[in-house]
Amino acid sequence: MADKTLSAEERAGRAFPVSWDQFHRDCRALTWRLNEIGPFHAVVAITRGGLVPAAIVARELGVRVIDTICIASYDHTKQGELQVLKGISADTAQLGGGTGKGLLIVDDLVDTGKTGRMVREILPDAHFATVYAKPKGRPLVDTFITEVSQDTWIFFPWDTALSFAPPLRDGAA
Ligand SMILES: O=P(O)(O)OC[C@H]1O[C@H](OP(=O)(O)OP(=O)(O)O)[C@H](O)[C@@H]1O
Ligand code: HPA
Ligand SMILES: [Mg+2]
Repeated sequence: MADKTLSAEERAGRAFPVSWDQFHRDCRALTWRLNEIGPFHAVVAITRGGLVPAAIVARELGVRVIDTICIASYDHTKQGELQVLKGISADTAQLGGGTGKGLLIVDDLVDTGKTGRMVREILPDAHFATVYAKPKGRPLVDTFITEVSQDTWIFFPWDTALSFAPPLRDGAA
């Protein structure tokens, strides 16, 4: 019987730690793809995870209008009800003609796709890009760089710190 007290991360047992260098490289790779699709009037970051890739992508694409959609759902590794804390501004909405056409939505990843689905409902004609995608969320994304399995937890550099790792073999320290 499944132990419901275990977090998604503990159940998964698979960790995919991403360094700042790796994340920067992956964001640049994402931009190479997006550059073929744009130009975009504005970048919309899904906070908070989308803020870092949005800054890198906007810098590479030369886009200076950056807005946010503030959505919260995960309390560490447990997903709760989605809450839109803030929508895009009236100026950005106007740039996207009300449906998001010509806007680029950026997030760090799609997992179950719940967040992406909600954003797509708000801006159906926007282009949705993420750096990483898990299989359940993948159909919601227009452009992404790396697919990771559903049972993997991605650890982003802003959520982690360097620490001692004990040797694999007992007593080898
Ligand atoms: O596809 P889903 O299952 O909806 O999960 C993906 C979303 O979850 C994380 O955000 P979170 O809600 O944890 O907030 P944060 O970006 O502020 O960390 C991540 O940054 C995505 O936005
Ligand atoms: O794998 C993940 N890593 C970090 N945050 C997340 N939010 C949903 N899935 C993930
Ligand atoms: Mg997020």
